[in-house]
Amino acid sequence: MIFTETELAGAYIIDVDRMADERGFFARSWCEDEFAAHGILMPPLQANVSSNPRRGTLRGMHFQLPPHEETKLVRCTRGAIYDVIVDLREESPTYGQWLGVELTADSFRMLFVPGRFAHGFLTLQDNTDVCYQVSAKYAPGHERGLRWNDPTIGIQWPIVPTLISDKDQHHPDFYLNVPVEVGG
Ligand SMILES: Cc1cn([C@H]2C[C@H](O)[C@@H](COP(=O)(O)OP(=O)(O)O[C@H]3O[C@@H](C)C(=O)[C@@H](O)[C@H]3O)O2)c(=O)[nH]c1=O
Repeated sequence: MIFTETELAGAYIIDVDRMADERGFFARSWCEDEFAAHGILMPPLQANVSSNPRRGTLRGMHFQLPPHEETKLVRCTRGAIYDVIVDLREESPTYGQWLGVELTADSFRMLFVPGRFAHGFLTLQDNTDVCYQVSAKYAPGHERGLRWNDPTIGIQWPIVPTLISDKDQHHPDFYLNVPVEVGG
């Protein structure tokens, strides 16, 4: 795998290293040792699939409070998304900053999301599927959200979102949401 660290430290764009032949190619999409070599030690505990019939569907921005914070390894397996993360680590020099990456099924590109980041995506095509593995169990009482259009964060979405859950429309303002408390 080819790891490219982003301007948000600990978040990586990961491309597969293709071993091609007449059949196509083989590549690893996750490897404990390669991730450990980049200081990523949290193994996946859950894998999720998200199917989105409509272009313009936005899911996010989600995170779980410590000690249930999750790392995520995100790939688009059909269609295309604009995948976005926000650094919620108060001690980080990039606290409150966001990053967006286009992930498409054709590119096989992935985004690694560290713990204590909010994550969300916007579908750029109809019939878009997203698969992601997660390092912590779903902990509903520790779920929190950051509003997709929070003016303090100022995420620039490439197209206008047209389908968002009621929950995701009503996340509190960033300054009310953080600092991230430590949950039990
Ligand atoms: C995330 C999750 C949801 N659910 C349930 C709760 C609810 O009934 C239904 C749909 O949940 P949501 O509306 O939260 O689904 P969704 O908006 O797709 O949530 C996901 O969004 C992306 C951006 C992420 O990063 C994920 O971690 C996750 O938060 O599925 C589980 O049972 N297990 C899970 O792990």
